[in-house]
Amino acid sequence: MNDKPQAAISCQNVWQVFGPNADSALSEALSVHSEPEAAAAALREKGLIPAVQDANFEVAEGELFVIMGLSGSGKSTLIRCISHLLHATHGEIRIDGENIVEATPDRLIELRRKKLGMVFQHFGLFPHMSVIDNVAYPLRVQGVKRKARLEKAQKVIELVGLTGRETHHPRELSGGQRQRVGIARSLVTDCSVWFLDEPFSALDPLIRRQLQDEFLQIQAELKTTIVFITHDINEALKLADRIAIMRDGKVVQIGTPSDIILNPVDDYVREFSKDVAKGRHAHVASVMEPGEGHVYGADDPGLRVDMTLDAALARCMDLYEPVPVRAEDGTLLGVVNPANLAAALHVEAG
Ligand SMILES: Nc1ncnc2c1ncn2[C@@H]1O[C@H](COP(=O)(O)OP(=O)(O)OP(=O)(O)O)[C@@H](O)[C@H]1O
Repeated sequence: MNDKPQAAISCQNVWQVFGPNADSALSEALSVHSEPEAAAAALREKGLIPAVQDANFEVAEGELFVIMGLSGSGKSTLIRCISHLLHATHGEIRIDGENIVEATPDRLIELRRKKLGMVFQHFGLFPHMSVIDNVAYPLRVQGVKRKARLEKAQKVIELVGLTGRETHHPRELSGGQRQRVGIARSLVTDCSVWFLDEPFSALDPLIRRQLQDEFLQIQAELKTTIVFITHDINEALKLADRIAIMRDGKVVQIGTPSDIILNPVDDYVREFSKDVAKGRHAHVASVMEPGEGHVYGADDPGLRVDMTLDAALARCMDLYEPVPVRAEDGTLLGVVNPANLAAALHVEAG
């Protein structure tokens, strides 16, 4: 029996091709070329755009999965396929086990209303409606009675920090506040999967950081499965459980923030993190090896797996022996060799 928990989202061999007769052109390319790369090249030669090329990945329940890549790499197209705003040219997309590529139009409407939440960079807030009516709108579409929908809207308004602005209209709000209204509106239906396409990119850096922090708090409370697009590596590293990096329609690497910055698969991925303070984002888990390490007495540097590399390096700067990493209850989890720690951070050891 397979006891692996079912993924919240699963994409298998997903392609999205733009251009005339995309379906038949893709079928033909796939029948001739076994390598997706070669099939994509054949499509490009014919003037078609393989905006998503053979995407394969799963997102676990409650995971915050970030998609990153340069402009035009296919991020929005991929998220639009998963949320079925676009019907993928090829492949299987499952949400909680249900193949949405085969869903009927009625079922898709139901999924969008009840299960899938979406936030895009420019929210289409209704200018003539107050904040609370904007937030409650998706419940009105679902036919929820006015009293119940206003009660629910009030709760999410509190969650996103807009209490006191319920009767304001969008034109009376700042960009950050409008963004919060959009977030509240997408949360009001208790969606189980939440799609966000560059929700904070139009905001100034200070407000953006504040909204990122609040967003992480909301996620900790609601534990919704999230697919989040950004082209900002620092935003990705701050928010993600895992990051998928896209280039020219292809998912080139999927990994934890530590994986992406410490073990980039190629120069394209390396380029994203070249100016990132690696020690602030990568954790001890990424340089830990099995072993028992030296037993330190009262001087035990006390490394923990979730400590950043900067913090770990500060603790064992002068040590030459492998340092044990322990769980909270003292159980030995592995060791970190200070030389490897220094190498991960590109600093001279000793
Ligand atoms: N409806 C469409 N018709 C034709 N080509 C499209 C369409 N939508 C997207 N494309 C093309 O698909 C490719 C991927 O675009 P997409 O918008 O998914 O990229 P992106 O990574 O989200 O970019 P950005 O960060 O600029 O939003 C681009 O070459 C784009 O021109």
